[in-house]
Amino acid sequence: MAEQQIKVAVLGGGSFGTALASIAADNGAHVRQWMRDETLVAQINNEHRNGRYLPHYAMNPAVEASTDMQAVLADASLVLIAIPSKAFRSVVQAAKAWLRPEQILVSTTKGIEQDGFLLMSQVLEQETGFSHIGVIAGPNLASEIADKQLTATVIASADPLTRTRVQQALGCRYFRVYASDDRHGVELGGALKNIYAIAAGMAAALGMGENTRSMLMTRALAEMSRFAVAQGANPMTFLGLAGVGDLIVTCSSNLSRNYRVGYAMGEGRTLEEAVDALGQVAEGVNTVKLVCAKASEMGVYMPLAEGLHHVLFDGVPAQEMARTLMMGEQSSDVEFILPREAVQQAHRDQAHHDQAPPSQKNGGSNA
Ligand SMILES: NC(=O)C1=CN([C@@H]2O[C@H](COP(=O)(O)OP(=O)(O)OC[C@H]3O[C@@H](n4cnc5c(N)ncnc54)[C@H](OP(=O)(O)O)[C@@H]3O)[C@@H](O)[C@H]2O)C=CC1
Ligand SMILES: O=C(CO)COP(=O)(O)O
Repeated sequence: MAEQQIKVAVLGGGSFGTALASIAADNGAHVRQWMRDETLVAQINNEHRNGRYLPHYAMNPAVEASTDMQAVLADASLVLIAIPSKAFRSVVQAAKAWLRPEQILVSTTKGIEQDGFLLMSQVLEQETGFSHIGVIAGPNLASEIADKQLTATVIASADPLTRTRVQQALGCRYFRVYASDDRHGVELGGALKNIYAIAAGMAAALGMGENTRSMLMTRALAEMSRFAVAQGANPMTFLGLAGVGDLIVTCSSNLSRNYRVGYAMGEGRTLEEAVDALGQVAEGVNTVKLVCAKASEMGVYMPLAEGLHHVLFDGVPAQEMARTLMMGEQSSDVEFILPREAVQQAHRDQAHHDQAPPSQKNGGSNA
């Protein structure tokens, strides 16, 4: 017996929503995509192209675009929401009247909501109270997916049905979907890496080398996992695609919008000029503000995020910030092995020993 065709609704007409809609259609799903721009809807339906966000991408012609949210959601069993974090809740609120508890709701958005420091799946939970909720995150540059470059992502949900359905709907010869049940960790990974992508773009524009980029990415991973663990996530998630995977791609590629904002600033543009020139969302700009505030409230040490915050919002030159960071207190490499406090304590003990009069020094191991 032929398998029933899965019905997928995508909310959002940007680059990622468009790439995901087309993947699902390539994979045999019946796909409707909602966006608010009528001209774009007409272009997608007539030319099978999203001229604003992915102009060179030949979309699967089976994707039906519409500005009618009710029609898009009516009989969908899987709803993918690809709306920037600033507008996410309002779009979910608009959709609510047509959402049903048996539907699977998946956020693809890598951002944080200011009020309450909520991730998008938490917004979905709050707004709907439904149980089939998940997130997609991973190294997924939309324009590379559009080129059908081999790509992998993670579907994270505590709900096995959500994980399985998304793997069935999106997994295909160029898009591989791995599963995780650490929804919070995966979602935090996607949001946090945007901060470091801005810093990496800046470093590249300032002519910093591969050693520097490697240091930045590795220390970023330490910082991200430290923060995520304090938030209840599993640190092992950061070894996966939504952690180190997404960090590598966005800290290395000019296709990342966050990286491009950092690069433009490294070339001397202001934050405002860099964001205006982009014309799309760079979630990291807002995320760094929210994360620094949260880290300070929770007492989590995040020198890179704080350094970037000073550069973006306090006018501190990036090179001066890099110098300050390099001269900060020496620390532990992998703090899940050697705790940072142990390194600090050893420094304090040594300083104490060095200052003691010669008669009190044992002359042995500390010499
Ligand atoms: N692009 C990528 O490579 C990837 C992106 N993501 C994440 O996906 C999320 C969405 O990004 P992406 O598709 O790239 O974003 P884009 O900036 O490409 O597009 C944003 C889309 O959201 C719509 N939108 C914005 N505000 C509203 C609103 N108030 N009401 C209705 N629609 C609105 C825009 O509509 P309009 O054109 O009318 O303004 C547009 O369709 C981001 O959080 C990003 O982090 C994740 C992985 C990869
Ligand atoms: O998250 C992304 C790739 O995984 C996209 O990054 P940008 O939002 O920086 O373009």
